[in-house]
Amino acid sequence: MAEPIFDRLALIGIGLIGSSVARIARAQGDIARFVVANARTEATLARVAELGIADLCEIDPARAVEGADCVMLCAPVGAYAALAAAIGPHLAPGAIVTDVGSTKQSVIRDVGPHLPEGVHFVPGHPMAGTEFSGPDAGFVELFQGRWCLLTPPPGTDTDAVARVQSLWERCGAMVGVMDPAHHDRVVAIVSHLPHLIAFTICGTADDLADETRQEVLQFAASGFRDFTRIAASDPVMWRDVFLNNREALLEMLARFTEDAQAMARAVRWGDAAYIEDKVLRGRKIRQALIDLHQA
Ligand SMILES: NC(=O)c1ccc[n+]([C@@H]2O[C@H](COP(=O)([O-])OP(=O)(O)OC[C@H]3O[C@@H](n4cnc5c(N)ncnc54)[C@H](O)[C@@H]3O)[C@@H](O)[C@H]2O)c1
Ligand SMILES: O=C(O)C(=O)C[C@]1(C(=O)O)C=C[C@@H](O)C=C1
Repeated sequence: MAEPIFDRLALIGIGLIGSSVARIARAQGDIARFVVANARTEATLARVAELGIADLCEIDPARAVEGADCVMLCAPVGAYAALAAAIGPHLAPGAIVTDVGSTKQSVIRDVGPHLPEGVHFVPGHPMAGTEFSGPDAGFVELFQGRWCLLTPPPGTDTDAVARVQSLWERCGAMVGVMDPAHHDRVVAIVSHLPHLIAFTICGTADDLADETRQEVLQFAASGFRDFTRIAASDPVMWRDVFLNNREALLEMLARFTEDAQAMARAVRWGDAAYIEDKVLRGRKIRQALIDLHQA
């Protein structure tokens, strides 16, 4: 077995993502010698203890990070500023602070100012997840073959970036380095807008309840069901994502709305070629994605 990358890894927040990292660290032994789990409630920590996926459960984030050479923030991004303020003074000199948040400019804005001199900051975002949350939702295969995007601020210590990269590679992920503003625009279109559309379409269907509720539930085949899977995601996580990637999300939504209006126009005026062309384009994109993941 390879030497563990870190001595002591503190996971601040231990839901789907944090508990997946904890499970992998436990199963493989090559990520950290000792794993500390922190969560907001005693109930979550009691469950983590029952699952046996951390060496120590600590309710106070400031105590959880003491002596850790790697601290990974795994809470909803709206909680980051307060968490960073709480842990900042307790971080060990030379420690690496990283995270898994779905937005990156807001994380750099909210966390960066609280980190003392000599602590390295390597923001990250694993592009993997499910609609489930909490410590029971994690699993060791979650990051296999998926991307993890790192957005280190200019001048970040290269050894710190390399160690975070190794952590994700040992979790089975492929690692890419990206500018945080670019990251936020990319995820706005491939992740945040699809979620916004899923929440909205389920809400619209629900608003039509009197006419259709029975039919929605009874006859929903995989088209609508696929939207409901995404729409079942955690409300706090997604509230925070939308509010912390506001500009990029609104930009992508505006572009989408324009394209949807063009489609509406084609439907209204019977522009069959336009409709067929757009459906064909969707099919090609789906095929390209399948080919990419099989390559
Ligand atoms: N779910 C996904 O698909 C996914 C994928 C990639 C990245 N992310 C990002 O990972 C992070 C965690 O997401 P998750 O899906 O693991 O969420 P989750 O709801 O499963 O777990 C969140 C954890 O954070 C803790 N927490 C919640 N509010 C807190 C607060 N105010 N202060 C301290 N701790 C708090 C909870 O106790 C829990 O342990 C989020 O920032 C999210 O944007 C999620
Ligand atoms: O697969 C899902 O259910 C997800 O929502 C995962 C997903 C995504 O949109 O792809 C969600 C948010 C993340 O920040 C990264 C991944």
